[in-house]
This record gives sequence, structure tokens and C-alpha cells, in this order.
Amino acid sequence: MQKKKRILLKVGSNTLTKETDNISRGKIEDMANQIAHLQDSCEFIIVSSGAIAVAKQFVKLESKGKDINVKQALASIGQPHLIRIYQEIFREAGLLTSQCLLSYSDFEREQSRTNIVNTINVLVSNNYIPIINENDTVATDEIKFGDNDKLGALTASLLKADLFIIATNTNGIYTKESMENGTPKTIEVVEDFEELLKQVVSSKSSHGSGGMQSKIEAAAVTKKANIETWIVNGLEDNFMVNAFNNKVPFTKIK
Ligand SMILES: Nc1ncnc2c1ncn2[C@@H]1O[C@H](COP(=O)(O)OP(=O)(O)O)[C@@H](O)[C@H]1O
Ligand SMILES: N[C@@H](CCC(=O)OP(=O)(O)O)C(=O)O
Repeated sequence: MQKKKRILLKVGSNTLTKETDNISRGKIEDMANQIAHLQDSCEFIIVSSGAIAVAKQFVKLESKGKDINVKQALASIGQPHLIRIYQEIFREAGLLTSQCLLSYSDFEREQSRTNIVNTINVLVSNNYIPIINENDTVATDEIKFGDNDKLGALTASLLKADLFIIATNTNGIYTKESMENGTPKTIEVVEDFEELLKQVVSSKSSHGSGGMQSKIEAAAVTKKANIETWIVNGLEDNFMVNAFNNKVPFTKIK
């Protein structure tokens, strides 16, 4: 049997909510259907945001503490719900899921790195799709709470993914000029990183936390590991399959 292509898919909050205030079961169904369609040739590891967005649907926390602590608490409330929704929907598509919570410091310790690789390899070889999120309880400002783009890139590198796909709410990275004049134009292939960083505008979307800058920084990490990064529009149905078939505009960072 031919070796499967290992794909690390990072899904942002905006994709999962379809830019509303609620998690979209339809979007998770769309992901499950695509994975089911591609599973003969690809194996998937998902880094999914959305814990805070889910919690915000039904809880408002009182706190005199820092804003970031409220977010961490929301992530703790939302995470089990997020995983339950994934599990229910993926199961209907015949897919098995598991949860892994990681923090950046885990990538700095050799023993933790080995443990992550071993655990995830067992999961994947038994047809489980690991759904990873940042361990937000232990994350702090210093380690950039809420940057799942970087977490996705570190995980893709550690697990020797063949491809890193970031699903967000734009058709990849647009040229700055085209964004400013209101007719966004996708940069299709990127080879020059310095040039790319100049295209970032400071905006980010309603639920997102990293903006395009953190996606570009994440791509720099995967590039070092010789992994190609694709930035695709997760709001569209069939976003991965269409990117594979070159049917939609997206950005490839080689
Ligand atoms: N050059 C650019 N091309 C596309 N989007 C950009 C660019 N510069 C900044 N952005 C912003 O980055 C946002 C995506 O990042 P983010 O809001 O963190 O989403 P996610 O939840 O998917 O991580 C876009 O909605 C857009 O507002
Ligand atoms: N761990 C947080 C992730 C926050 C985050 O990185 O969000 P995003 O910019 O949408 O990928 C959560 O699950 O809400």
C-alpha cells in the first residue's frame, strides 16, 4: 500500500463559527466529509481553535481579574463541548477522534516531544484523528496565549507532516494594495518571505486572535522543516478538496 500523505490541518475560530457567534455544525460536517473522501490517500491531524467561541455561546463570566484569565477560563469551559461536537459529527461520517492539549513549552523538552510523537503515531496508525488545541489553562501572555497558528506549525514540524493547511476566512494571503482598495487579490505562490510580511495589514476577524502575521510566522516554522504551507478559505465548502484540485484561489508557501 502506498504511504499516506500526512496533513496537519489548522482550523481557526472564524472558520468553525462561519463568522457568526455560534459553532457551525455544518462546517464540522464539511470537514468530516472531506476527510472521509481523502482518507485513502491522506491521514489527518487537526489543530482546532474554537473553545473560547463555543463557551461564549452560553456563558458570560464575571471577573475582576485580567481579561486573559477570563479567556483561559472560557477555553476550559468550551473545550469539552468543542470535542463533543467533533466526536458526534465525525462519528456519523465513520471517523474516530481523540483530544490532545499541548502547550509551547512541551515542544522545548525532549521527553515531551518524544511522548507527543509516540502518542500521536499510535492514534493515527489506529485510524484516530487527533484533535489538538492549546492547553489554555497553562498558557500565559509570555507564551502568546491563543496563537494556534504557531502551535499548528510546531506540531506539523514535530510530526513530520507532508503538508500544513491553515483554514481561515480569506482566500489565502491578499496583496496589501488589493486589500486597501477593496478588491482582494490572492498571492498564489510565495517564495520570498520578507516580501510577504510587508503584505500584512493589522486587521483580524471577529473571533480570530493571530491575524495573518501569525500565519506567516507559522509558515516560516514549517518552511524550515521543509513542509509546504497552504492558506485556504475554510468558509467555503470542500475547501481542502478544492485546493487539491486547484479549483479555488489560495496561497501556497513553498
Ligand atoms: N494580507 C492579508 N491577506 C488576508 N488577510 C489578512 C491580511 N492581512 C491581515 N489579514 C487579516 O487576517 C485575518 C485572518 O486571521 P484571524 O482573524 O486570526 O483568523 P483565524 O481565526 O482563521 O486564525 C483576515 O480575516 C484579515 O482580516
Ligand atoms: N485555544 C483557543 C485558540 C485561539 C486561537 O488561536 O484562535 P484562532 O486565531 O481562531 O486560531 C481556542 O480554542 O479558543
